[in-house]
Amino acid sequence: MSGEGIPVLQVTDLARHYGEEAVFSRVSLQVPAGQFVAILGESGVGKSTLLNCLAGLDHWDGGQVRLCGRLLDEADDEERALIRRRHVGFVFQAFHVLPHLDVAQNVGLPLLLLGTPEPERSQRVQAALEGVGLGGLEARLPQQLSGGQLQRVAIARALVHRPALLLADEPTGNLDPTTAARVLDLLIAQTRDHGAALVLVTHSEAAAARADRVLRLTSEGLRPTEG
Ligand SMILES: Nc1ncnc2c1ncn2[C@@H]1O[C@H](COP(=O)(O)OP(=O)(O)OP(=O)(O)O)[C@@H](O)[C@H]1O
Repeated sequence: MSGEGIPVLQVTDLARHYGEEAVFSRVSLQVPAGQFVAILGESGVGKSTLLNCLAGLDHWDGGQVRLCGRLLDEADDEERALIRRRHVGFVFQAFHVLPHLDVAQNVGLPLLLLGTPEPERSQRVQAALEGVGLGGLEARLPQQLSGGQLQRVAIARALVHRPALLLADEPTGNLDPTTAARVLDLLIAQTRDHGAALVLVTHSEAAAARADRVLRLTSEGLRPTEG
């Protein structure tokens, strides 16, 4: 992934408090198209909260978030949802695959929400599933899949609508080490193939070492790591 191109994400002086207490403040970040940024940080420092803010899923009380040129601060909830649907994919630690939908329906959800017509929708779902090595499992229900397969469904779903930005919150945290390494490889390769920027929150130094840029979140903001 390169660092070239227009920023897909511009965060300026972001701050988030619970009551009087700051979770984080002075968080600034600029991510160009296609760049892979890893964010490390102590447990409880606010990494998940930050990622949710970047997606417009959580709110903040200072600073700005600009996604693909659109200032989220000026958008109401409905506009934020539209911007998110179009430009962002999200992979969570706990998979968040919908249990009553089969694999193809789960992966097709972002396209359904964007109004992508058939047969394009099915074709793109098929391509996304083949990209993550799950061709042939379209009709399976989530309960019939392993943890690694569930996360591959989530990766396919996060990229099927070709978002400019993929946000991943400890995506291999619920997997055994071997499966985690495979899923991380796949996540990075698929993100690169789609030309998306990737912001990965992780506790894994090994995962972070794969990134173009590694930052550490502290209560003082985001800083480049040493070395
Ligand atoms: N509703 C709430 N009220 C008060 N504090 C909260 C609330 N929700 C979260 N917090 C606090 O916000 C902080 C940030 O939580 P967050 O889950 O973003 O951290 P994290 O860095 O992702 O942690 P981990 O690495 O353990 O997943 C934590 O200290 C948490 O206790």
